[in-house]
Amino acid sequence: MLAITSVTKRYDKLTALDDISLSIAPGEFFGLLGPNGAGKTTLMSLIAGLKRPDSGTIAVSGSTATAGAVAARQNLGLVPQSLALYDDLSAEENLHVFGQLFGLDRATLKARIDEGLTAVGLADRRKDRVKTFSGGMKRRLNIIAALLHRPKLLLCDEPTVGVDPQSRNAIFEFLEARNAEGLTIIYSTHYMEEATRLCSRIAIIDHGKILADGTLNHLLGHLPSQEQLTLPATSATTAALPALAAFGSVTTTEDVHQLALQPDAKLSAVFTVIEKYGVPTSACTLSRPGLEDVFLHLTGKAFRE
Ligand SMILES: Nc1ncnc2c1ncn2[C@@H]1O[C@H](COP(=O)(O)OP(=O)(O)OP(=O)(O)O)[C@@H](O)[C@H]1O
Repeated sequence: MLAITSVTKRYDKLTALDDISLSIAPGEFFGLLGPNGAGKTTLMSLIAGLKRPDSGTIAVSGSTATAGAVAARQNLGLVPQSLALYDDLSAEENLHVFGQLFGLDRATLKARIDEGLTAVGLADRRKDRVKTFSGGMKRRLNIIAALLHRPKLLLCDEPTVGVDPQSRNAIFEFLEARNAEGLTIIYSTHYMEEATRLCSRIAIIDHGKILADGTLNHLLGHLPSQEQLTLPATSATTAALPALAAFGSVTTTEDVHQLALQPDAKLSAVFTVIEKYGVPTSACTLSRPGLEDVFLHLTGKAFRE
């Protein structure tokens, strides 16, 4: 469906994408997870053919996605990070404009507009001007606009930024349903919980490089331990670190120590050490690791949203 091979993109001296290679199969719900400035929007723009790589190639369904490659663009829909809607037109009128750009005939377009507005819960607002919509409603409209020509691949660039929880859920359910019908989705986000919920495969991107790529379980497999204890970085917990290191490996960031427990570590023994150093147990949290921990493990720094 999509093959990205050794792609590099620079803005003057800044390397926004550094030798990226990825391959995405039909039907995947692929997450591109990275902090602000990681290079997600740049990669989406290259896939959509809105920008050209400095080197490397991108092929969508076998067609090279350089600017103007019509075959590649017909196969994909883009939900850009900055909303692309006409505020003074109604929801329906906006969809007419986008549908006509793709050359859809009137009857097909009308049927798809009706279907789309119903699917995202906007049928009763179809005649209202978009300027009266919330950020989340605009985003839902943008998503159906990107699907009017029935692409096989949908690119969603951080579609829940600035979106209320109700719209966020509507967006998740809508995208999950389309993916279940066979639509391939590439979804960029800096929200770990979104990638965890939605994506069948996730690539972690930072400073223009893919650090890891796989299913959630595969990514968690990068971690040395399944359970972890987080302690605030105080003088008491810092003093306890040498003793705690017997139970696993410790990573320290500015404000916390994280102890990745060895599989055979006995919690009662760990807490005995903690109490001995006068650390209140209520200050400690025991958790199963998530993508946050994978990011910390791969980069040595916390993932700041
Ligand atoms: N047109 C541009 N000119 C110069 N630098 C740019 C341009 N667009 C992006 N950058 C820089 O390239 C890097 C990657 O930006 P990009 O927007 O692709 O990241 P992102 O992961 O989408 O981040 P965000 O979540 O903040 O949108 C950043 O350092 C950004 O400042």
